[in-house]
Amino acid sequence: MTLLLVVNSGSSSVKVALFRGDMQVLEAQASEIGGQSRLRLGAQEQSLSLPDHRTALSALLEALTAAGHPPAQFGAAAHRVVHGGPDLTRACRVTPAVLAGIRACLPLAPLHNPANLAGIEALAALLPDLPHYASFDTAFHATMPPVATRYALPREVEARGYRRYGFHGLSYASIAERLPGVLGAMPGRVLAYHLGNGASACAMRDGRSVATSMGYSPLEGLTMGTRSGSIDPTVVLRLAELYGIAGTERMLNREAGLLGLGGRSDMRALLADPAPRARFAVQHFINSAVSHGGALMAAMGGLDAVVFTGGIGENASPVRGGILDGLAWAGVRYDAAANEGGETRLDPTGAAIPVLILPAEEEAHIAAEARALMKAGE
Ligand SMILES: Nc1ncnc2c1ncn2[C@@H]1O[C@H](COP(=O)(O)OP(=O)(O)O)[C@@H](O)[C@H]1O
Ligand SMILES: CC(=O)OP(=O)(O)O
Ligand SMILES: [Mg+2]
Repeated sequence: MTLLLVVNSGSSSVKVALFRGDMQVLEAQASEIGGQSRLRLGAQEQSLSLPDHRTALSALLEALTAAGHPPAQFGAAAHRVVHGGPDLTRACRVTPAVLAGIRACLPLAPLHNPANLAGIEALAALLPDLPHYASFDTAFHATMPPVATRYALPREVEARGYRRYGFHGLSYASIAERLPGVLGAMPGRVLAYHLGNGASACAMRDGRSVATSMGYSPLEGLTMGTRSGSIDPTVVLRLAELYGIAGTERMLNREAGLLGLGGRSDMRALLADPAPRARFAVQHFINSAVSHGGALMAAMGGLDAVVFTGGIGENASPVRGGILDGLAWAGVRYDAAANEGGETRLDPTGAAIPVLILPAEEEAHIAAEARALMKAGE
């Protein structure tokens, strides 16, 4: 049986995984692309220069080849595409029309869609006959009601596509699928945090997205690695006068967030940095996660479970602890040792609200979506 290659390009990372049926055979990851980049294959990790996503994907394909899985073994490729716009709301086979749709969303997700498109094009050049499938970060949020998707802007503006879409949907969908297995039933009102280089939170009611912190692009919402998160639009207008549109876009997406506040975009590095500005950046991140969490709880009318995922959500215990302390008013309790140890359940015995860490499984979710499409003959 041939292998399905899954490619997940995030803003700072590229993760690839090979699946045979629903079994993951191998996974590899390039992280901190453009910075102190590293490549990990299974348990082996090495530092090497990866200036951009294209170089990272080539290095990952070489690593898979060295591990005995050259591209000739691939029967199909499935890609994470961050922005699907108003029309691409379900996973699909990549056709010229789909590529055009992804291209139309390039300016909406400038840190992501260019890398997603480059990944599809690079593989298509290498293996011209390979079928490609795309899974969209925006798709899970297609269930949000209009009150969560519309900005308070004139109607004709929304018709042009200026509305809230929401992101990290592949991660949230995979959490919604796993929660009943972990907790015995699907909790009614779930506050899920996907905290990686990009960070967001999602309010899920009965396993469906009803509100989320990211909007038109993955720039809205929480303080992030290099993104400002929500900001008064007047500041954006003044910045555009000072730095131009392109300069402002670059600043808000690539030079802001933890990097702008603390001098480093990487949470692991910030937590190890005793400088006051590093402490402040971490606290800013925590405060933004708490305040967006509060707004999302209000949107759901309460809270029945909290879930953390993503590189920070899974690994940065001081950040998780800070967020959970900030949610104590909502009745959230956690066990400090379980948090420190990164256990699956953080709520102490007898607590009313389960608090969980679930590893991000975007690749497995993308693979399952592609398999379903292949089975349906697409
Ligand atoms: N052990 C760790 N402790 C603290 N932060 C960590 C740890 N491991 C990863 N992180 C942080 O997770 C973030 C990257 O998350 P990830 O989900 O992999 O990124 P992406 O958004 O590019 O997919 C970085 O800020 C990184 O420092
Ligand atoms: C949508 C988004 O921000 O993705 P990532 O966290 O992978 O950069
Ligand atoms: Mg990611």
